[in-house]
Amino acid sequence: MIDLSTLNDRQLEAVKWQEGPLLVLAGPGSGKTKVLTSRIARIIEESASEHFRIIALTFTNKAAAEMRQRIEALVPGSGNRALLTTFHSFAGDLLRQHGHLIGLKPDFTIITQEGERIAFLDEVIEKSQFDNDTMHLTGERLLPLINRMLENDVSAGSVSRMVMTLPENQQEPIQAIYRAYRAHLVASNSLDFPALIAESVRIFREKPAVCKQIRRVYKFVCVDEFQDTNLSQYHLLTHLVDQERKNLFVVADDDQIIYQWNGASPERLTKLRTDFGMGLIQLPANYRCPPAVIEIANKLIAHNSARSAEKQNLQALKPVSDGDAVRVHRFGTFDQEAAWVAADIAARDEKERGRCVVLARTRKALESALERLTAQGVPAYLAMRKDEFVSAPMRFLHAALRLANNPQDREQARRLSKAFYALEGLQIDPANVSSASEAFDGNALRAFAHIALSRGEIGNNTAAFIRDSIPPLTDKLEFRSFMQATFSWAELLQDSSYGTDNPFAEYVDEKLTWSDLTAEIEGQFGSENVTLNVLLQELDMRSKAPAPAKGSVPCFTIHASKGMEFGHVYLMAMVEDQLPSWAAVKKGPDSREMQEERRNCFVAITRTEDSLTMTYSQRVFGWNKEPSRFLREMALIG
Ligand SMILES: Nc1ncnc2c1ncn2[C@@H]1O[C@H](COP(=O)(O)OP(=O)(O)OP(=O)(O)O)[C@@H](O)[C@H]1O
Repeated sequence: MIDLSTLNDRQLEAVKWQEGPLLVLAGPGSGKTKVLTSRIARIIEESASEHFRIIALTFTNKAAAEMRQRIEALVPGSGNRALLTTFHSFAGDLLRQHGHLIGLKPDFTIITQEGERIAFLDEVIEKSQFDNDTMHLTGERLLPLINRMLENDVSAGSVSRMVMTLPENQQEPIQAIYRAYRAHLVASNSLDFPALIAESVRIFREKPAVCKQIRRVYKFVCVDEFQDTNLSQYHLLTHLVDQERKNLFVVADDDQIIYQWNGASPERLTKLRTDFGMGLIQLPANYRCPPAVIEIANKLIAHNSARSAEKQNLQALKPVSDGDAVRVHRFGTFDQEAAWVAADIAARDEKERGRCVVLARTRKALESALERLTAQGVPAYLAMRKDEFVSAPMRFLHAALRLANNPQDREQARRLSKAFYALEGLQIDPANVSSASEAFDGNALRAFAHIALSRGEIGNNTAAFIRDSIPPLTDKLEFRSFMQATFSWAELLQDSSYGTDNPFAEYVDEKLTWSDLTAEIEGQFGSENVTLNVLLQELDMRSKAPAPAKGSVPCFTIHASKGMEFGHVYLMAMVEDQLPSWAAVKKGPDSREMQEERRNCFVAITRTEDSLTMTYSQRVFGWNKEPSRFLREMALIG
């Protein structure tokens, strides 16, 4: 039996919720994720003889992996009863199975890089039939609008409100570009992140049998961090839920919406409640933060008008601790501020240093903090997404697998040749690979292997690797043994000495990241279900950034810190034009943008477990700045 004795009464009520729609509306640190995972574990345990499944959707792979771990710890071996996944991963899976209904093949590729998406859109614009000489429409200019249309579930056939606000002569061309962009993606068997969701919704909408089948499998639907959903994700969700049973369990906090720019909106929660007639449980008790932090968090967020009317204040459960739980420091310049923060962190003992985080609204502020921390000898890192591997062995491996999966992909043939040159010093022209592939049933990887071997200029180890490892990959898609063979080959090559252009730079970290990511993907799908398609598409959805060194101090934007907790929070650059942002200040004190900035501040300060330090300066990046209005709203300055 799972132990529910540590839950408070409200949490218990939510965990015991059986059928019908429920919204758990609660603030940070109130145990929302704990409630969600405990409820899923309880249902699985109590229905051991049944076969229905539960689906829980969230936004990041990290959050999905954490849910999986928590449920596995509560009900070991229950993996096949619950699908704990992200919206994007779920959409990927759906499209692999049913994409053929709209013309997609299961081995579609995912375009992850902004530059590639812009180039793709430029191609669409160029092929369009209208006169662009006067409008000067470019991929770069249009991509944000195309994103918004995809996020707002604008169907290709309808005319969007978003286009109606544009100059009249641009409305039809842009609508046509949107239609062509979606069609061109599908025709070239590729998708980008927003299109993954948009095309899934399209399948649900146009193919009710698919919708029915999915609803039959998943009797219970759950969502974590619902407040982040955009309209397309919301429509995906509504299609998943059986409209009679309405078994939808949602946890959310409208005070933590910080993705408005990505299509999230305070109104969506209101719509959810009316669309589904949700029951409501609030969890005001906060287990994470010191009472002094809860006091200022309540003061701050009370200035926002776009909140659920009945939202209860946070209540601190932690006892008042010794020492200052909240500190505010003012400096002359931002350089001095960064130096002080670095020195304050450096002065802590090693254990406490490992519990610190530096937060700021912008990367620029974090870069200064990182520089200072490094100068003080404190190991620190900036969190950033890495879309592709950069070391030559990993680039070779990734391109070879992609090419095996999609044997006529010229871009992968180009990448493979480039990585091979960096490793072996042999130049193979990708154009030759393409033309030679005709003799190999159009398979560019076989052609590549043939050219490399026939040139006779490669080392024995490389020749053996190509001869023994590429045929099983091209002929039988044996990608697991190919991965191991590539690592062994790379290790043999690594004995040579390199100059400044070391093709192995970052290899050790990247190999580790590769293993971690493949293990995570196998954990999510079950290793027997991980085909080459699944592996490649799931890799595309994940960051390839290395795991940080143990004990090093994270320097995070507020967005990157969401859902996390830290012993000591340092929130820097608390000045106007930073937090709140310049754009929000320009929009005015009651604007949606200003309310979002206030929520950013709210999210930042409520990451705190023990102490919160906020800093600001008179001069930031060469400009005189006023202290953040939020400091005043929290009654921390006069
Ligand atoms: N009943 C409880 N007893 C003791 N600790 C609890 C209880 N419920 C939650 N906690 C603790 O409170 C902290 C926050 O819980 P959790 O991560 O589930 O919060 P959350 O509401 O999802 O937070 P956020 O909105 O900030 O992501 C965790 O450290 C968790 O262990």
